[in-house]
Parts: sequence; C-alpha cells; structure tokens
Amino acid sequence: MAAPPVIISDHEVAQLLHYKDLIPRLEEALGKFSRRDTAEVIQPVRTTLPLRKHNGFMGLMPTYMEIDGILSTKLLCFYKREDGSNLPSTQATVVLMDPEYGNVKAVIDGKVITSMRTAAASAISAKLLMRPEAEILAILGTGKEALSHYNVFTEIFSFKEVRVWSRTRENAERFCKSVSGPVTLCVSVEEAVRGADAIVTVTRCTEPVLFGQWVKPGAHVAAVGACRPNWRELDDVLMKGAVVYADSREGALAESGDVILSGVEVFAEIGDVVNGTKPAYRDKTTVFKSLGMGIEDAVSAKLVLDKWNANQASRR
Ligand SMILES: NC(=O)C1=CN([C@@H]2O[C@H](COP(=O)(O)OP(=O)(O)OC[C@H]3O[C@@H](n4cnc5c(N)ncnc54)[C@H](O)[C@@H]3O)[C@@H](O)[C@H]2O)C=CC1
Ligand SMILES: O=C(O)C1=NCCCC1
Repeated sequence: MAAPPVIISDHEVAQLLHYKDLIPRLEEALGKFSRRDTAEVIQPVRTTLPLRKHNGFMGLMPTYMEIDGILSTKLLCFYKREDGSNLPSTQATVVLMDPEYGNVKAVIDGKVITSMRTAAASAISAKLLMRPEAEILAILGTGKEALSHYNVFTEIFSFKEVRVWSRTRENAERFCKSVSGPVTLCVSVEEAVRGADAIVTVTRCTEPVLFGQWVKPGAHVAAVGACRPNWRELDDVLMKGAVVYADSREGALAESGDVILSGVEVFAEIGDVVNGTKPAYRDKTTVFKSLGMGIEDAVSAKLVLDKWNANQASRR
C-alpha cells in the first residue's frame, strides 16, 4: 500500500531549495520542453478559470515527464489586487504523484517554488541573452517576485548597480530595507531603466509601464508580469524593436497581452537557445516573455521532495 502523502510547508521549501541546484535542473527542463518530444515531456498550456467575483484566476498546470518519472500539477490562484490590499496576489500548491500508481506522494506549498523558479527562469534568460559586460540591473515592482529576482540576479551576476522602482515610495523603501545588498531607489520608471543593461518587470500592472524609448539598445528585458491576454507591461515600441523569446510559444500566444496585442512574432523559446537550435542575439535588444510553466514547478517540487526525503532518512 502506498504511504500517505507528505505535506511540505513554504518555510521548509525555503530551507530546501537553492538556486545553485535549481538553475541547472530548470535549464535542462526548458531544453526538454522545447524538444516537444511527448515521450519526454507532456505539458499543455495551463487551463485558466476566471474568478470574476474576486478579480482573479485559477490555473491548473499539469506536467508529465516520463523519463524523469515526474507527474505533477500546480494549482494556482492569482489576483489583480489593488495596492494596499492585505490579501495575497498569488497562491499556489504543487501536487506530486506517482506516475505508476497514481497516488499523491507530496502536497507542497507552491509560493516559494513559484517565486524561485520564476526568478531562476529569468536568470537563465539573462545568462543566455544579456550582454556579458552588463553593469546595471533595473527592477520594476517591489513585491515577492522583485525580491526573488533581486536575490538570484545578485547571486549569479556581478552588477555594479541595482535600481528599483515602485509606484509608491513606501513600497520601494520597504523593499530596499528587505534586501541584503545595495540598491538604488528610483522615483520614476524612466530614471530606473535609462542606461540599464538588464530590466526585470515584475508588476501587477495591466497597462504598459516600460516604454521602448527609454530602453538602451542591446538591453535584455525579463518580462514576468502581465500574464493575461489583455494585460500589458511593455509598450509596442519595445516589443516591436526587440527579438522576443518566451518560455512557451503556445503559452505566450494564448496568455501574453504584450505578445498578442503588439502582434509580434515569438522568435524562439528559451529552451531552443538552451538546445542550440535557435541563436541568442546578445547584441540586440531582447525580451524574454515569461508566463510560467508547469514543468518549472514539477522539477522544483521533485528537488524539494528528494531533499526532504534525504533529510528524513538521515534523521533515522
Ligand atoms: N511569469 C511567471 O511565471 C509569474 C508571473 N507572476 C506575475 O508577476 C507579477 C508580480 O508578482 P508578485 O511579485 O508575486 O506580486 P506582488 O503582488 O507581490 O507585487 C506586485 C508589484 O506590482 C506593483 N503594482 C501593482 N499594480 C501596479 C501597477 N498598476 N503599475 C505598476 N506597479 C504595480 C505592486 O506595488 C508590487 O510592487 C504579477 O503580475 C504576477 O501575476 C508571478 C509569478 C510567476
Ligand atoms: O506560477 C505561475 O506560473 C504564474 N503565472 C502567471 C501569474 C501568476 C503565477
């Protein structure tokens, strides 16, 4: 008989998951996804239900990786919260199953997994598409994703300056106090992004906040927010002037307002660059449009469960 599922809290995930383990696994998984070999990975575009009364969405993100023996689904809720709301803007749970028996092996709080795997995917995009001599990073937004992106970008790159912008000074100051390294607080988006080599957009805005006229030619933009077909973070000038990469082409064409409404072509998936089947245009302005994929949650959750099991075994 199968053992009952283990329950792993967000606090435990934060102790078990580290970027140095996650980034190589994620990079490998992104490459596998882009090979579209169904014997290796099955991961459809997520199913999303509107929660109209609460101004939010529920997403179901199933993934099967046959060779790796990983079967999982993330249950996600995300909301268009107003600033000042005390309610969470994203909630997530990752359920890991045994692909042979079909029983649930683990139920893992998905908030830390979501923020870390999203930041790790953006960091992989920067590793592949950003100019190696990059000195200035700008982060737009000061929420959970802003913090995870600050953490991983400062862990794996050596920026001379990290700038941050938020709609309110109070949020920006809170963010500056919460990070462990130096950061420059900027009062406008333009001030934050002018001359920046890498820009991370992690806002909940639904209209463009980042305008192409301010972006340095050759900069790399990791665009993480605006995950609905009618939401924008970037304007048409930026989208049309950049080479656009995505985590999933189908995901971007179904869910990204920046891609759909600007009418631009997705040049490649980031996994195609990992696989060497599409070029990395480091000398051009590049946008990595991230929507988030079940496969990213699946490999993160497997890492967490393996470490959790190893810890339990060492205590016996
Ligand atoms: N691509 C992906 O895989 C993922 C995308 N997301 C998206 O990333 C974004 C950030 O997520 P979190 O940091 O978790 O959210 P959060 O709620 O913790 O932070 C959101 C930030 O956006 C700011 N903001 C809200 N409305 C704004 C507006 N109209 N203009 C400018 N700034 C505004 C807030 O002040 C805050 O700084 C959200 O859009 C979320 O849906 C989140 C997780 C994964
Ligand atoms: O976890 C993900 O994937 C998310 N994608 C879109 C917005 C919220 C979280």
